[in-house]
Amino acid sequence: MKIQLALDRLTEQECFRIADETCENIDWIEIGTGVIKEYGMKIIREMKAAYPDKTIVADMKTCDAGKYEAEQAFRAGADIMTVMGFSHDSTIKQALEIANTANRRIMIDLLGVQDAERVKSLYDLGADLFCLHIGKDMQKEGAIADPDLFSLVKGLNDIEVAIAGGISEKTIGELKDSIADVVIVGSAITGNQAPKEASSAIKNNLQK
Ligand SMILES: O=C(CO)[C@H](O)[C@H](O)COP(=O)(O)O
Repeated sequence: MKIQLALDRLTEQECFRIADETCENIDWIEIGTGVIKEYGMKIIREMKAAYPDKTIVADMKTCDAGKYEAEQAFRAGADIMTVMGFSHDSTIKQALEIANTANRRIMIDLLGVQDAERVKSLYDLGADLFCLHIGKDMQKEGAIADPDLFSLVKGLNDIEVAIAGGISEKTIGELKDSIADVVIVGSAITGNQAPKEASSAIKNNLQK
């Protein structure tokens, strides 16, 4: 199971410091949506240059203009970019086409999608990497990513599944024997005074 470090609500300097401190414990580096809004494609380019061997996920959260935004992210060096699952089918299709041509990937963010039928239709469009996601604002109301979310992708073959939303050292145990291929961890690492130790504890708990 891979660990994706989510760099959200941070300055550019903090992003690089935390990536540097945690890189031995994490597999994929996500540049968060707000960070991209602040620094643009430049930070994707710089992160890929700094970590050429890591998978760089640009959390674009694209919901329209799929072709344009996929080209933007991949040109900047992203290996994966996110597109919202509730987007119009043509947005999904265009982003997938650009990704296939560029030999990169689209992660479909299922935030706000509660219907397994919609997930099946995304799969039929060619999506093969899904992110089950409890958003930040939902977390404030007490929700947290847990194994119940996996029912949304049940029965889909040859897909990869990521899960995100308030995952921490304490909660990661319940995911370690699950169908998740990628666990996305943000605040539990980036909000910790000691990100290296936090990422190491998460990695250890996954391997226990
Ligand atoms: O996409 C995101 C927010 O929209 C975050 O990357 C994701 O929720 C993980 O962060 P955290 O562990 O802090 O919830």
